Amino acid sequence: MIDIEKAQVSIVSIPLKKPFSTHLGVVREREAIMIELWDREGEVGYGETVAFSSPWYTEETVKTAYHIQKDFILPMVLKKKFAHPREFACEFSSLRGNPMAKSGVETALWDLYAKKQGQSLSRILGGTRNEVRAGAVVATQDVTEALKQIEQFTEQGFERMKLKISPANDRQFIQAIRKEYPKTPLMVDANSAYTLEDIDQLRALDEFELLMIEQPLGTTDIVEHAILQKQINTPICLDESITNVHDAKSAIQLGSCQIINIKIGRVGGLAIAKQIHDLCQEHQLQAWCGGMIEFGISKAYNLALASLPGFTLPGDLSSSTHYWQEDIITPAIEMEQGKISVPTVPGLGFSINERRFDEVCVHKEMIK
Ligand SMILES: O=C(O)CCC(=O)c1ccccc1C(=O)O
Ligand SMILES: [Mg+2]
Repeated sequence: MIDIEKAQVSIVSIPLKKPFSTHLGVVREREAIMIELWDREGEVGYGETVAFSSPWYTEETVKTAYHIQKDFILPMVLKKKFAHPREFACEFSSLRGNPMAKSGVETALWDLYAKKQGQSLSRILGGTRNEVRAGAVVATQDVTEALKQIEQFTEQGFERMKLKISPANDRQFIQAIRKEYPKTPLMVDANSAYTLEDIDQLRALDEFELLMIEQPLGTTDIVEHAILQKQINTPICLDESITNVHDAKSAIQLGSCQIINIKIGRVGGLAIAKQIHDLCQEHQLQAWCGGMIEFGISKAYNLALASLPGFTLPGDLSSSTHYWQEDIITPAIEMEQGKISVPTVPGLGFSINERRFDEVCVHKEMIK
């Protein structure tokens, strides 16, 4: 039984080496909520809440997630005993929405559970890979900068490049990259920048033989993506639109996508992420693990998840030093020749580097 005695909720903040720019705005500094859960035997589990400082990607923010965790989720977690972290999703089904707030706490239960079982989180989840393939994201509004970044990422060994696009720059960007890198596995992410009225412009991208186009249409849409997929050859991958198992079932039934980007935070935790993975496998959809410009704790959960057999494509997975000089975890996550190894020690396989954590922590609170 997992019996939580106390929880520490902290906010950390680190500036990015380079601004991360999409048609929705620019991220210059990453702020996130770290969760540490201690059980009555003194074991600790780590979680990370991937909500951003402002609601540009999804509705949640650091402040809303903090409120939901402190005032609703943690008081319940402190009262309840869990035989398995799967019970979390059921327990909180009456707390609507707020998937990132839930995931930050739920994942910490998985770390604790895996440590108590003496097994790696990857093994607990049913992972079959001892290394996962990494992909880099180019998020800039400048073509020269995009080319420079792809050159760097290619040197570093990334297996797949993802380019953030919008109707204002898609052709110009993709053409420039394809000219220099005709064979590089390339995909694009539109973060809902298009509508069905742009169907001709989207069909025109077929010639570039992209691996996929991620989330071209509305953030909650399932129906129009099905209409679009019938009219373009490039496989559609859904990100924002898939917030739970039901969304994934609907998208599969309607043919809204051929690929799903699974993010633990976006779907409300590791148990649901695994269920969506299982569904993809059952229906022969490809899946990959999405990124959130996250800190090492969340990256580590991504490694464990991406070790499952249904993650057939490289994810938005990168080393600890990809977005900033020094992360908050120990050991650091390293990418070699496009691959990152999956830990085999009990639990998540990483813990907090207290010295670095103290440097970047801007707020800390113990909840008992
Ligand atoms: O973590 C990364 O490497 C970047 C992943 C990425 O593209 C992204 C980062 C923040 C918010 C949304 C998205 C996205 O996939 O749409
Ligand atoms: Mg995306």
